[in-house]
Amino acid sequence: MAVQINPSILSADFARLAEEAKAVEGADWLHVDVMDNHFVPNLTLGVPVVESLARATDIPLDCHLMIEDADRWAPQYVEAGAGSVTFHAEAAAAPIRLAREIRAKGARASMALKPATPIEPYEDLLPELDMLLIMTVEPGFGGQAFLDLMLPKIRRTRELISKHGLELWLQVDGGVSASTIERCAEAGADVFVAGSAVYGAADPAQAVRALRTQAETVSAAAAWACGH
Ligand SMILES: O=C(CO)[C@H](O)[C@H](O)COP(=O)(O)O
Ligand SMILES: [Fe+2]
Repeated sequence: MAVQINPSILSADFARLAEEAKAVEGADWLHVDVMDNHFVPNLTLGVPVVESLARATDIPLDCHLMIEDADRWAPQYVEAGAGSVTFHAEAAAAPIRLAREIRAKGARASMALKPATPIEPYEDLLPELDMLLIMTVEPGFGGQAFLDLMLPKIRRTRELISKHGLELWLQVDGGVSASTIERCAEAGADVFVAGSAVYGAADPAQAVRALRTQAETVSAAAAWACGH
């Protein structure tokens, strides 16, 4: 289980996005939070900005769509250049059809769950996905406190992934920092989004390296404990 660190540009300077992407060299993906002021009470950016950002950086884009009518919009983010597109389970009318469409267009398909949405109803859908995102804050804003009560859901999701022998990545997003990343890794997450913990640091690239070291140490210890 390789650890991946995805800085969220929600905490970056939106007038200098190309430079902000350069500031996190070494990151696995750039996490792009798309908000429509309907699914969440905040408004960020859309397809044209993703198109420009995809041209401006070599880091692949991990687009987290916090928007209504995901079925209509998500494929357009693949066309805009996103390498991974995450729609919310709560916002998709036909999640299986949508995941297949995202994959068919050439991106990784991912589905997100808000804190109060359980994983269990989606167990049979997991093989259709490349990544599952468990929100560890209520979506909408950066800089919120990590919800510890999401740790059992992360654990249960990791068990389901193992039970079905899937390659699915398990992402956590919201309040991930030096003081919470180890708990997430220990629970079974392998992809970590961090906004304020990276862009609020004096040296964002160093913050990415430090978070990676912390998560790798925990996941190596967990693998050793499991005997593989
Ligand atoms: O999806 C999000 C909010 O809805 C952001 O990706 C997330 O909040 C990152 O910011 P931080 O690490 O500061 O919590
Ligand atoms: Fe996000």
